[in-house]
Amino acid sequence: MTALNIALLTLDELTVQRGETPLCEGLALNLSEGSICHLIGANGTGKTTLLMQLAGLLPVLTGEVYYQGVVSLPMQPLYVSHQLGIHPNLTVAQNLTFLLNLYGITPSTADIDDALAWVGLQGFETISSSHLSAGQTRRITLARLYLLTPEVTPLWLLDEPFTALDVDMVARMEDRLRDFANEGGAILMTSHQAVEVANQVLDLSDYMV
Ligand SMILES: Nc1ncnc2c1ncn2[C@@H]1O[C@H](COP(=O)(O)OP(=O)(O)OP(=O)(O)O)[C@@H](O)[C@H]1O
Repeated sequence: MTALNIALLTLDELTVQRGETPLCEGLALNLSEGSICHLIGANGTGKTTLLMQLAGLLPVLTGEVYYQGVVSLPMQPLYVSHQLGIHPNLTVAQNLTFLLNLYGITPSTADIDDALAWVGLQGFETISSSHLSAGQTRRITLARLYLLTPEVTPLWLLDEPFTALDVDMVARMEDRLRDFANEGGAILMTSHQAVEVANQVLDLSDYMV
């Protein structure tokens, strides 16, 4: 077996559930190192709910989640919510530093500069985050992807990461996702637009109650 065949995340008979209401049942998924899985389904099917369950923000009441072969919840994946979690009173650099601190990383000034340059926010370091556009704000949350490696966060759960991004930034993001997967990471992501780099699809419509 090559390193690229190790199952990083396995879902077995999982129920996607918010509160008392099951949304999808019998969910099965294997994500190996190198997987980029596009999570699809109509509005309200339960995509965000599933990601929140895997991130430990909502409970898994039925079914199993295996992380690297071991029953494991909560895991500590990288979870990029579509609710941005950016503090308006902090500067751009302070927000990015905070988001990286959550994963045990203390970035240097050069790291912050490089990550912000990657998302086109060079020169914005000391600007208040409340002064940014929707797309610029989203770029702060995505800048951390530049500095996170599979050694730190092997699994990325990304909820609509391309929302509010222009075409150039989507292309840059797709390059980064491909590089992360090639380095041995795995990604489960939602997007209402096509994901060129995906090599797997999970359609929640197939499991709706
Ligand atoms: N905060 C909430 N409290 C209670 N129920 C919620 C909440 N947010 C969503 N729901 C319900 O959970 C169901 C699944 O919502 P979820 O956000 O997971 O769907 P989704 O597939 O991500 O949708 P979309 O494509 O619109 O983002 C919806 O039918 C919705 O009514």
